[in-house]
Amino acid sequence: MNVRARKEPRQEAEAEPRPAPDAPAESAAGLELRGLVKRFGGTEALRGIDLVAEHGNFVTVLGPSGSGKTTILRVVAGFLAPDQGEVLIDGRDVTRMPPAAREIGMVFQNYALFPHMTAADNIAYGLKMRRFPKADRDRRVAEMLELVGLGELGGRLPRELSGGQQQRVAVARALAFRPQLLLMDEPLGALDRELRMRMAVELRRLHKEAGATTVYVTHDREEALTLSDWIVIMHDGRIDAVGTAEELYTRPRNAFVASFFGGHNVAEATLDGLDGDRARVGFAGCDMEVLCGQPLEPSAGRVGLSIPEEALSLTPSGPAPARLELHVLDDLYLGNGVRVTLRTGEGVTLRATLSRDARESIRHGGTLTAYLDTTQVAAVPHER
Ligand SMILES: Nc1ncnc2c1ncn2[C@@H]1O[C@H](COP(=O)(O)OP(=O)(O)OP(=O)(O)O)[C@@H](O)[C@H]1O
Repeated sequence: MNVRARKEPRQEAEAEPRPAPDAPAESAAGLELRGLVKRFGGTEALRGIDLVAEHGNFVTVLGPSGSGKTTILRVVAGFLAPDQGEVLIDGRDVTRMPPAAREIGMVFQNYALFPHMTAADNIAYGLKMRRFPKADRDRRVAEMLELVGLGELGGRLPRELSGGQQQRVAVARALAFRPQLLLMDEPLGALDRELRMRMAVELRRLHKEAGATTVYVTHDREEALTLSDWIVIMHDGRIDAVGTAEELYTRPRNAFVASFFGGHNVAEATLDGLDGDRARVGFAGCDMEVLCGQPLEPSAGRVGLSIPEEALSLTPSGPAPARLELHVLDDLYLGNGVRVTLRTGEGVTLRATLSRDARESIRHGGTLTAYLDTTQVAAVPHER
């Protein structure tokens, strides 16, 4: 599959153009992967990865365990040689270069700080290796400590810092020599949820200030939503989809993206006709018109419907709500809403989160009239 992340990043990033004194020629992408294949014995970890990320973009690679996310980063970093394909950084073919020559900043979950060195010495390490004069080094370290909000703590050892502070030192260390490309592999994985979200917001700010093309691996959807200009969805060694968070959520191109990324229901429906990028479908005794997640085969007969949980409600919403009679299989009161499992007359199961006043109308084992906001539904290829 040929995937290009070439469109403009989201508005927020556009509003604050990044200073990029040593930005490459306009034409060179920050990172380009061409036909990457990597096998481990009989396992094909990467099955042909094509990706173009513009200079300065923040690209998140999201996918289930074993889908090939870390392998991509290790190939880009130079720790693994691909069996086929090329890696280009700012237009430079680095496929056969050793890791150190690629000038990449890295923050990996297990890429720990040097325990016997202070935060400042950890940050200075890469600068020393690159023979920066001491005065420059000191200035750069002070700038980096400031940037990550640890101005006063440069003299502490890693064990005297909290997990979040250590992670910030790791990011400062990776950014200190001003790499054009920054790779991060689950850098927040070891932190608790609240700190992870705070750090994600901070990483986004740091990225804007530093301006390096960034590839960020995670399996956490919320992290991806907070951080990314672009999200790449990996599935079984392939790129399944590339898009902004909003595109992938509102218009998933297939059932995997709908359920893995969106957390949506995916139900089978009949395809009655196509009109441009819209499909007429029959579902649960209703005819409705919905958006297509990708061009569909007119002769397909059946399609999958991506139905976000919030598209179902007890009162009609949207310009063309569909009225569904559903059986209540179970319900779970969550405080601010009720999570229900419902079933259509044809036996299709749907999950929905209804407002808390829905409690009145829910009778376990009974039926319920719900309305589907069809503008939130997308048709995807049917998968058996
Ligand atoms: N050194 C290796 N030797 C053999 N198989 C490997 C090796 N490294 C990775 N694999 C296999 O390649 C596939 C992709 O692994 P990879 O680590 O890239 O997945 P991932 O998406 O990063 O998963 P996770 O989220 O669990 O870290 C998996 O099937 C894995 O078992």
